[in-house]
Amino acid sequence: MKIALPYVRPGQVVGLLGGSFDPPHEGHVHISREALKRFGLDQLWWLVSPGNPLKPHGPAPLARRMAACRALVDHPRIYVTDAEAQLGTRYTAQTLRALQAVRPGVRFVWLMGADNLAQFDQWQDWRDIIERVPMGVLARPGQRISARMSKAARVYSDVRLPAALSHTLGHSDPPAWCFVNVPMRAVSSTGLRARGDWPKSGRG
Ligand SMILES: Nc1ncnc2c1ncn2[C@@H]1O[C@H](COP(=O)(O)OP(=O)(O)OP(=O)(O)O)[C@@H](O)[C@H]1O
Ligand SMILES: O=C(O)c1ccc[n+]([C@@H]2O[C@H](COP(=O)([O-])O)[C@@H](O)[C@H]2O)c1
Repeated sequence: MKIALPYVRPGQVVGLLGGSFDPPHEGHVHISREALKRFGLDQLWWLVSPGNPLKPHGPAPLARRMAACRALVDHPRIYVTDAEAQLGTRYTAQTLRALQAVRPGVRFVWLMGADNLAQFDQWQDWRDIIERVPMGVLARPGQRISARMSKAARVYSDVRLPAALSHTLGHSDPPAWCFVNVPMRAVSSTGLRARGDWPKSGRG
């Protein structure tokens, strides 16, 4: 399959930050910069989702969210991609399988905020995800305890990498995951939508 992705060499470590980005905000930029530093990533890709399978309402049109992401990101190693729309995948497990097939040898790392770890066991094939790629989890206000107590954290407690070794995550064999306590930003897309900073007109 021929799809347009950022250029990356086999052996390089690419962090994947999947999200609705409806709209993108400073919190996304902040955790991306932290993830690059803390997890020793070569690149970080924002995977702008066609739509979170667990959310009942569709987000704004993909083209609009992609444009907003591109306008916000200004970093030489952070790329914005609509890979899931190109691959025809929506569930993360499918996306990871497809990316590994089209970019063999690239070391992908799945990234997420602590709120997503808390409900990670509801994702499709969640065990396949954690067995397939290392996972980096970043602190989010109000979510640290629920993430640490989550089913995924408990079931995979023995393969949790200490934060002091976070920079080795990308070269760790899965299953492996690491929680880092980065400085936190309370911003969310929900908050921005509620403030009217991302008008509903044009939502899909
Ligand atoms: N302020 C933040 N701190 C830590 N992680 C964050 C923050 N904002 C977003 N994330 C993480 O970034 C990823 C993409 O987030 P998403 O696009 O859903 O934004 P959001 O602000 O969580 O949106 P919403 O409020 O609509 O749920 C998720 O893994 C989420 O946990
Ligand atoms: O695969 C799943 O079952 C699944 C369930 C919920 C969320 N996700 C992914 O998690 C990422 C964050 O989603 P969101 O909407 O919270 O930004 C995004 O890439 C979604 O596709 C994936």
